[in-house]
Amino acid sequence: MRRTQAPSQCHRNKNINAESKKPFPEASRSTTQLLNLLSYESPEKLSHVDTKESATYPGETSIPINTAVTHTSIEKQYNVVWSKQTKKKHKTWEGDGILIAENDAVILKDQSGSILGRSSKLNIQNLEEGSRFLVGSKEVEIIDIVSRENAPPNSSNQLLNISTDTDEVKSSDNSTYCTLNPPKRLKRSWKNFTSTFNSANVECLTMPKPNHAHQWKYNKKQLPVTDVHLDFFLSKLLRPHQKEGISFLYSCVNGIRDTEYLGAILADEMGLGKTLQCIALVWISLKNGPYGSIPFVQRVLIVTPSSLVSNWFKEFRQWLTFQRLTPFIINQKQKVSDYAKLTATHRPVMIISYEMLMRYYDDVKNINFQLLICDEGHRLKNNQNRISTLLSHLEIERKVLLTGTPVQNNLQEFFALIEFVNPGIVGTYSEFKKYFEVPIVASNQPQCSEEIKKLGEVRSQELNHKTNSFILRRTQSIIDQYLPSKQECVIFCSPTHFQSELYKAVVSFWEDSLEDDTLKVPHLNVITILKKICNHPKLIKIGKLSNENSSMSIFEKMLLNYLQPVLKNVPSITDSDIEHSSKMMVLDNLLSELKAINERIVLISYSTRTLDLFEDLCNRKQFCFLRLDGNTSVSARNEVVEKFNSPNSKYFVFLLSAKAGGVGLNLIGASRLVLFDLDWNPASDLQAMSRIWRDGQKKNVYIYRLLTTGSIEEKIYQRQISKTFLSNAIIDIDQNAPHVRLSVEELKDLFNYCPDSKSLTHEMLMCNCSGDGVPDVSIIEENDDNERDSQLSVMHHKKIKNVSKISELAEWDHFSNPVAESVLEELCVKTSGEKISFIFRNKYAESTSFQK
Ligand SMILES: Nc1ncnc2c1ncn2[C@@H]1O[C@H](COP(=O)(O)OP(=O)(O)OP(=O)(O)O)[C@@H](O)[C@H]1O
Ligand SMILES: [Mg+2]
Repeated sequence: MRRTQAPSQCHRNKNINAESKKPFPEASRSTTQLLNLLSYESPEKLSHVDTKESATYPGETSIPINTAVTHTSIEKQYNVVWSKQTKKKHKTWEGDGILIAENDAVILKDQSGSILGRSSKLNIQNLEEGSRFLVGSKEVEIIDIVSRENAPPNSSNQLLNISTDTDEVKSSDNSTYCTLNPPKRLKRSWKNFTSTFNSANVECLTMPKPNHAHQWKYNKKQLPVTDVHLDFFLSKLLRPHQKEGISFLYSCVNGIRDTEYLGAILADEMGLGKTLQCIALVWISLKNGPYGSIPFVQRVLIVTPSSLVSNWFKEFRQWLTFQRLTPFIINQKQKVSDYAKLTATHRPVMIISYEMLMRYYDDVKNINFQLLICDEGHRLKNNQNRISTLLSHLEIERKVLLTGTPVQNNLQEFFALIEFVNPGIVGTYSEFKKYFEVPIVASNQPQCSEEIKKLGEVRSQELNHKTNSFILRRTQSIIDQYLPSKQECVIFCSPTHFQSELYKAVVSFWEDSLEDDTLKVPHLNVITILKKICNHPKLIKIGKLSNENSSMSIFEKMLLNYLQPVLKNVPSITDSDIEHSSKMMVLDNLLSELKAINERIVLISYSTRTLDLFEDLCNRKQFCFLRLDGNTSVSARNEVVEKFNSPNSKYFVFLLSAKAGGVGLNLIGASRLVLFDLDWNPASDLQAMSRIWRDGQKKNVYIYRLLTTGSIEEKIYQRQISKTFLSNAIIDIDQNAPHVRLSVEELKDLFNYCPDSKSLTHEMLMCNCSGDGVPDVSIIEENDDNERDSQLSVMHHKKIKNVSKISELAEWDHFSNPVAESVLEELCVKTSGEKISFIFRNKYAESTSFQK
């Protein structure tokens, strides 16, 4: 018995069929219109229609619905792409669809629910991602499986219980399963794709709607206001904070939060998936818009550090799959001029490194991009540098700046980031300085009056309020539930006798130079030499110094005089002499202990010469390793990362230059990480240390930070955690050239060497603990009272877990030499007990909901 379809439903589907033949954006518009119509019907009503009534489509004959079919009788559903069967070499997929497999039969449906084909000859057990086969006259490829729990509650009924096209039913008998010799991957235009599920699906993420002011400004043609949804295939994968982030970014770049300004800063802490949030924003922006479903964006420019270009490409592939969108990467082979020749329809997204952008700027500026995404955008904190200037001159209004470590203590840099995304939103710099910066900075001075303090707080809140509309920051705690446990420890390594002697000689050389006007010793050189001695004395090129030659600078010749007595006792130092460096010895032991338990490790240093030493060590110990530094080509970077992260990787060690790859990389192949030296800028260290405790990590994570006891390394570390230490120092970290301007007194403090201390940092806490692991509670309370958080709270962030002030370090477990065996064993440093003078340790317990 045949039934006729309900008129409203018939009308809806007529729209789809007529519209789907049209090129984009009409095709997409019709889909959204359909979505809107559907959204007026409650899910209950839809399922009622679906199960009890039949539907007829234009050109179809209605047949009775099998009312016995229920949601529970469906075995599996798959998201698929489909096209007509053809022998053409280059053909394109025609659209997204859904394949419903049930009792050895499959039904292929398009987005609207129209049946495109059936087959009863497939072995549904064999269906998997990438399977290619025929259903009726349509060629189909499986994109992914829709798990039952992810399937929208009404989707299966809705898709299943509608009428079928009798022709298609007949052709289903001709279906063939062609896994043996699959044809080449079909090309397709990304725009043909539409939502996998309709808006009646509760799981779809719906974007905020524009208000009247927005419509007045942006909807001049008075098109219908349409709902904008993020496709289910993506929204089902997102964490809740990512959904919130996408809505936020969408409303910023479309002027829904503020019609005047279209920029946003996503300042989520490291590892929260800023890349995925942007990919979703890109996808939604290219496909849809709030008026008549017409997108505001046709082309997107993504600028990223060179080490992350391939990572972005990989993430696009992972989250969208290339059937949907293949971004165009600029590299040695693919030029910007090549991209310019491609239509936005086929390649709407271009990914380029900051360096390449500077090189090919003229070509880039001629391309009409409507959305700019700058990854690791903190590098734009100086608006005078070339890259910031070039990027601000691109005529792209919609801008998203991503940074895990926004500038928190320098309001001028903060201004630069704001000015980049939303020029003028906080006035000119001189206005900003007068109104915000001066009072806020003044209120952070320890001895400021109550009045100044109050004014600073008010202005700080006002700035917060102003920036909240376009800056979003969430802390790592938000993804704790998806991560295993983490232990972070700072290990203080007692310097070797040779290190101590060299160190003292260099310091006295500097002290003597203060007395002698003819001797001008640049203190930066002294800092560099002392840091090298801490890593390994070999790094100061002792060989070169001791074989005096004419190419030596006056500085080196003078230094040699001071070092000579020490060097006399050590005739030569070879690469294998790790016993001259305490940190190297601890590292050596750590590697052996980890190898024994089969845990892999990332070793990070700011110095490539130190990476060379690690390499020598690995070679001697016959450890398989990979290395990523500034010399690794952009194209090879992803390859090394993937090789390391692959589940059966043979590589035990990953050597990483903090400068070349400290940001953005995911190195979840390792469960251990050593930061061997440190930077003046705590944010750089934080970036480097965040490479392994990220989504996808299944093992418990250990982060080790090695410091040479009593040395300049401790002083730098203290500066990182205490804003009062060296408070008057102005430290400009300008890319690779730090300029440290310090008074003589501050320099004396910096160079003051205390090798006999177990930990100067612990002494600084004035902690009464016996070093047995239990922190002294009284000091924690006292510190909390006395020490105001000197971070300028211009971001609305919650308490950061990483140590950003002394009182937080006081809360960590601390152990002084001799450290308990059990602790050493747990940290895999039991063979280094004697060399370790002190350990601070912090444990972040795994969430009870985390599943390995
Ligand atoms: N919803 C998710 N489900 C599973 N994995 C996810 C999800 N979101 C992100 N990830 C994964 O988490 C890892 C970290 O994401 P991503 O690199 O985007 O972080 P980030 O915020 O950019 O951090 P950083 O500031 O260090 O660059 C990536 O491997 C990414 O694929
Ligand atoms: Mg990132």
